Amino acid sequence: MADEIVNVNEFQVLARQALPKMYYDFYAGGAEDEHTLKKNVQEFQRIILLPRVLVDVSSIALSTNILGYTISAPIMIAPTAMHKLAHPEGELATARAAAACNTIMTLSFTASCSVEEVAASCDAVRFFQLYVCKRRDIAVNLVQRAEKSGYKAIVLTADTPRLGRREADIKNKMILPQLKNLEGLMSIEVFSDKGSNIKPNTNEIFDPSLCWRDIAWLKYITNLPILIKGILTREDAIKAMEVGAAGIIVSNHGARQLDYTPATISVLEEVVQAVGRRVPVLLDGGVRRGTDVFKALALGAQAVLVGRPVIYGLAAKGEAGVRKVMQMLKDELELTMALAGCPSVEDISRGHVRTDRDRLQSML
Ligand SMILES: Cc1cc2nc3c(=O)[nH]c(=O)nc-3n(C[C@H](O)[C@H](O)[C@H](O)COP(=O)(O)O)c2cc1C
Ligand SMILES: CCCCCCC(=O)C(=O)O
Repeated sequence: MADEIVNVNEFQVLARQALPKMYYDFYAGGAEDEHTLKKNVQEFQRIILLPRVLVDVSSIALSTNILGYTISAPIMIAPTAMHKLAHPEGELATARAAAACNTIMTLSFTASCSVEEVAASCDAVRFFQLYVCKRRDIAVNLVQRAEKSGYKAIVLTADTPRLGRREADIKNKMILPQLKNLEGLMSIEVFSDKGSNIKPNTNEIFDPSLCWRDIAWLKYITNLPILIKGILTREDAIKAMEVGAAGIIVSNHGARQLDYTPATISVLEEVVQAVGRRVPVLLDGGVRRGTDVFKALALGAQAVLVGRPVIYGLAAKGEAGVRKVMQMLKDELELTMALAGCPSVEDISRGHVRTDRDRLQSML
């Protein structure tokens, strides 16, 4: 590949070259047939842009506000596990890049650096992603530590009562190391000869009984706003608001949980309509281009989060790679806005995109 990296997808190629196959497959893979994994990207490509001309775009304002925090562009970092498998500096490098880009990083429960280490490494606005374990004291411990370390929100992942079936990890006998955030609280089994340890540990540790009424408990143990991640339907969006979620993340976990769920961009509008601007709706899954960010905003998302692109940047070039990934998406969004006639993110409207549903409706 030529020296100049010109888009986010090229980082995936570099990451594949840089990483042992087992780790690359862990990061890149999805569940079962990987149908949803492909759809997450393809459904963005089916949406057409409808630019407006003769708009003054001599200056473009990308910045936006999420739960009261101003960020430089509506592109945030999704929680993803184990960054030290991608780069020795792990989440510390990712967090520094988030700070340099003035965006929000969501630290994963299954990070390879602790909430405290990441908090000490940079002044980025940070959210903490929580899996609720059968041992509820672990959530109490982690949420309190996140609050004390200055994290600004809890992102509750709701789509993982069990682990999705990721066949590459099974074949590769992928082993996850100990979870840094659980040091002194609980250790995971690191089997070496019984196949991958991811599924047995997840199913042993995570609480499959977690349900809507537990949000009241979570709100009782923290003063931080709670965003619910993993919403794909209007019904669940309404329930999330009823239980007092401060925000919703439309997500299918990067297609790693239930295969044949819809591409996130294809259900975004349904969720946005159900929410009706009462709380912010964010989206992740398949965002690889500034045009994708634009499309998500046009369909009502307040911002997007990116998962794999960040890991690929980290694996290829450490902190600088993550910065470059975020900068490329930002630059592409800026150009898209200029060419579409949108001087600010508030100017991006439903009228700037045409979806399959619009095409069908126009034929009726
Ligand atoms: C390697 C990997 C690890 C992930 N780990 C977590 C996690 O620990 N917690 C979580 O809520 N989501 C996790 N996710 C899902 C992401 O937060 C996000 O929903 C997804 O990556 C978005 O799709 P994208 O990778 O196409 O951007 C993970 C995704 C990947 C690819
Ligand atoms: C007990 C370890 C579970 C790791 C799951 C991380 C994750 O959400 C993902 O890989 O996706």
